[in-house]
Amino acid sequence: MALVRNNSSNGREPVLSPRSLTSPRGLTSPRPLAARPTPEPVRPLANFPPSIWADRFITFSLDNSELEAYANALEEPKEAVRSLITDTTIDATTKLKLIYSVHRLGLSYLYPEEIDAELDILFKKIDLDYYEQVDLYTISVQFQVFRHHGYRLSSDIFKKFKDTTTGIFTDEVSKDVKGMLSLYESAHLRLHGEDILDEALAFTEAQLKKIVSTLEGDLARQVNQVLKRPFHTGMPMVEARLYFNTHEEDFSCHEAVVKLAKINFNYLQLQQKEELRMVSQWWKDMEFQTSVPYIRDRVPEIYLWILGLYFEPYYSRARIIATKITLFLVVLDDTYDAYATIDEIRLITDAINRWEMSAIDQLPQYIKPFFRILLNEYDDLEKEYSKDGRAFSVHASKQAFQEIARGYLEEAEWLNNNYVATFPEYMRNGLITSAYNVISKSALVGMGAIADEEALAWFETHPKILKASELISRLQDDVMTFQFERKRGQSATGVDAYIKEYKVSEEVAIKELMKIIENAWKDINEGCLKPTEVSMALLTPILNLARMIDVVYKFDDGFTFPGKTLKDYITLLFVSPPPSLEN
Ligand SMILES: CC(C)=CCC/C(C)=C/CC/C(C)=C/COP(=O)(O)OP(=O)(O)O
Ligand SMILES: [Mg+2]
Ligand SMILES: [Mg+2]
Ligand SMILES: [Mg+2]
Repeated sequence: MALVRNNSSNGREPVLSPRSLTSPRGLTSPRPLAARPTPEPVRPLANFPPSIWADRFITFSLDNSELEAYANALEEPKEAVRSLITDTTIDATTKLKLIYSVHRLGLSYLYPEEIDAELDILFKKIDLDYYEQVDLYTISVQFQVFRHHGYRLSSDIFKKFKDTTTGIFTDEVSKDVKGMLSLYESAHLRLHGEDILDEALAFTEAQLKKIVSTLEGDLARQVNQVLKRPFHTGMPMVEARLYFNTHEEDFSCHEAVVKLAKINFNYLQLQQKEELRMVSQWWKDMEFQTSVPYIRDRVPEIYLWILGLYFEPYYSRARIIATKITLFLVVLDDTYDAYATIDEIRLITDAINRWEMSAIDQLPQYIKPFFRILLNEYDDLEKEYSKDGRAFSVHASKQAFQEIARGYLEEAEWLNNNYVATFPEYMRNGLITSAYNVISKSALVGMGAIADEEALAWFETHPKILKASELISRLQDDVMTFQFERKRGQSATGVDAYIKEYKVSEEVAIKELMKIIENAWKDINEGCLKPTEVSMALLTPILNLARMIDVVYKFDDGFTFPGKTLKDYITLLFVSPPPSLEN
């Protein structure tokens, strides 16, 4: 069944030879070439599709005066919106709708204190009787605002929309499209034990799917959009742009909000295009395309992934660092999965563990440039961050990088022994190979004072929310990539391990893994409620990492085959013009 590797040619390139064919992994080709003294080993080449972007983003040229002009233009509407947020004459319902729109438009980062202060007051004043009188849409918006910002508003406020005798949502609810849409968004913020939100999610999803084809205009666009991906599991930067395009009626009454959103999009796009240019140029200068041509060449996609973690302008340096380290992970993952022999993998892992330049001598030629660049980059970071006493964050990232290399080796050893791990054994290593420990720690390096030693100590406790994000990454990737990986004779995935452990069909295994993922989302939602273990600024990248998995892997393996979702997102953010300031 699933665990038996495909030993026959799958009709593709002859070079595509599952490693388990030549057990033990790494043995030379079964057909020795007499003319060659050292025959080239059979390599598990995947023939990944090339980049769809080539050098497109390298040619961008930033006009600093333009960036500065946007920064200056932001000031006036920014202050106008601040006045609105803090205006004591605005009633609670209007205020909460305003804060909701500000958040959905990606503008909350400009007013963290003001928003918190306002919500603190409003949350204390909550009168549950009020919720008895208002409509589903209003209640759902308020529920989201409070939950987005960490306030534990009870989901009992939705009880009144259920029929007391049947226990299901009323007919009235199923006729209220806007209310259902907002309830559907709300349900994604569910916690453990919130059965009413589990039911709401199933109910609204079914109802919205049923009626979507009958809708028109913005409402049709909104429902299509939410069914594809609700705000809570989306990439914040993209969700902000989509909300701006389809929910104008929510915020057009506040001229300053419209103006601020437009300028902010223009400002951020310039900055992000410059960052993308920098990492693209670096990638080219490092000549990865020549030294490791077998990997997935995905610079814009990885930059997008990291932009998904944080888009605030002050995290520019942090994004560059985290993007480079994640690109190193792509090289490492594809080298282990789609090029190196088991003997080479052992040598590479050992060199990464030793972390000294002299270890380069033991490496195969093709990976030497990578090893040199890896050590040099970390060296530079260490120097840069030693100055302000922050080298500890670089060390943590490095240690996590070494740990993932050992995790990848473990997978390779399992494959070499034709061994499928038990499910707990798989998950222990799987949380490491999820890459989210390395990425989240690397994300801290450039974040500045907020990512202090105390924050790092918290990360080192392997908190529940980080585990949940890693689990979502590991299992959602497995569910969407196992078939392709299995065909290529790669190491067994969580799907294989689950099948072996529980002796179930592939279909059941996938369903069960999806349930485990759903539960992990509830852990994440719990972890973002006040009082949080560490500041929300540190939790947000962890939450956003989970969101990015949904973005990349909800429908298919969007990373290996980036021509759909990721292409659309990259086009929207870095190719299409941002909203015009003219009208
Ligand atoms: C595991 C995962 C989703 C990580 C996300 C973080 C990230 C961008 C890691 C870099 C390597 C990578 C793109 C792995 C996903 O592909 P793959 O399916 O080849 O990963 P695998 O070999 O671990 O299954
Ligand atoms: Mg892989
Ligand atoms: Mg791998
Ligand atoms: Mg995979």
